[in-house]
Amino acid sequence: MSTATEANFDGLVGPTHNYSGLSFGNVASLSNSAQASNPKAAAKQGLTKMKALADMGFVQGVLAPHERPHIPTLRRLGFSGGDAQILQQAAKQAPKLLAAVSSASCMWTANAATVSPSGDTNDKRVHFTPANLVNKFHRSIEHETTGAILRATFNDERYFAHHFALPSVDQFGDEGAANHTRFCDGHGEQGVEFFVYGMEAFNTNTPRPAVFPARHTLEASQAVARRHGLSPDQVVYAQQNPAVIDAGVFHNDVIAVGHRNVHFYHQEAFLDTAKMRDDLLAAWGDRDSTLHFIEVPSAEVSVQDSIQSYLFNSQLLSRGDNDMLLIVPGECENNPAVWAYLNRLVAGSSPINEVKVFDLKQSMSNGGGPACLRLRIALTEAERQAINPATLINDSLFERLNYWVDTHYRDQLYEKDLADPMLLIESRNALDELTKILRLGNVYEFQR
Ligand SMILES: NCCC[C@H](NC(=O)CCC(=O)O)C(=O)O
Repeated sequence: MSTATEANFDGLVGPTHNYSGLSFGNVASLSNSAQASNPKAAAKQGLTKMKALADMGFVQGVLAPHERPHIPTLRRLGFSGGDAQILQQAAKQAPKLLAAVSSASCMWTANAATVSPSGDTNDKRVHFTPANLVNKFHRSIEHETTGAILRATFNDERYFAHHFALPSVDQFGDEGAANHTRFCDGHGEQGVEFFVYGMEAFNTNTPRPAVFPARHTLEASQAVARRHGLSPDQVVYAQQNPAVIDAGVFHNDVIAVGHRNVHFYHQEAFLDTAKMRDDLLAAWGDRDSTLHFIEVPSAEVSVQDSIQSYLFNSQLLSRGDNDMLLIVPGECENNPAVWAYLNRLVAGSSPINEVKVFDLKQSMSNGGGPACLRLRIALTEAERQAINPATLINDSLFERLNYWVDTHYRDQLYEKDLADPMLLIESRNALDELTKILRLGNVYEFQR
């Protein structure tokens, strides 16, 4: 029980990483549209973060990218002929569609799924529900392959239960773990699962954002909690403040992060902050440790600075009881208000004692920070032993993957390059080799 850990599974950035401005409501995605991207640098920035966590002793895994451009989706939408012909027709008739089926967005594995650890579920297995990501077309095509990769990574039915995504309609809009946090004493013990939603779908008399979409509904979270077999008194729901969604907080993990007994969030993150705290404290009850609320006041860090710096899209990691480390993106260091706040935070009496900065600029330019890039999975020792070991980062896998990136990736990509049939061939060759490195089997359509 006490040897349970929290593993982080990061998405490996795929060879088609580019800036297409696909995410209405995500400020970085819209403002960097049409810039050149660097897929090679993007993949290496991600690998460097993974390696650093593995070196610090954390369990660090990797989730493979998806096949892009996704030819099966283009065929479904009426394009026909050989692959090169399909790419050419799509580029001419529907360039935004081609960009959408070429996005490397599966790198943000915080959106891959919602995971409930065995300490919380009634059958004592770890449950996974891939997120349907229905609000954005380019992301709505991820969940099938995500499910296949999760099954190939956590491939022992005695320990792991895999569900299909929720129905792909707005009413069940599900963005996965970006809107889900688990509070607990020890990772193997019963925890409190905290689901944050943007709106209620079926009760239209409730508050909702006016400018940008609420991607995630209460009804989706309730369905996930039911399927995972969670105890209702250990589940808390909270609504995001619609005003911050309208300011660009498209996922709650842009304005709050939780880990073990710490909830670190912005004053304006929730519609009803007092209720959020009361509900969490009620579910927390009488545990060994205290549940800490670290509320960042608007007077110290504005919502705008939070969005620009991604202060809350950080990774909170435990080094021991009441001793945590915060992994933040370089943008935090460059924002004076945020950097001053972080310096006060680590000098103060909260469990957060150190800040480490990582350069994740390639992903940040599409609105993805350190926390977006990882999916957390709390595991008992027996469950950890049951994971596909070829997906866990160590010195040799790190070197192998860096070499693999050097071999297959370009260092510059514009939207117009997505129509290049060579890019498709390069990507498929890369992914085919990757499934062998990570021992995933044939998870892609082009392999079947
Ligand atoms: N958790 C972070 C997710 C970021 C992601 N961005 C994107 O898909 C941008 C892709 C582009 O614009 O090329 C999104 O908005 O879902």
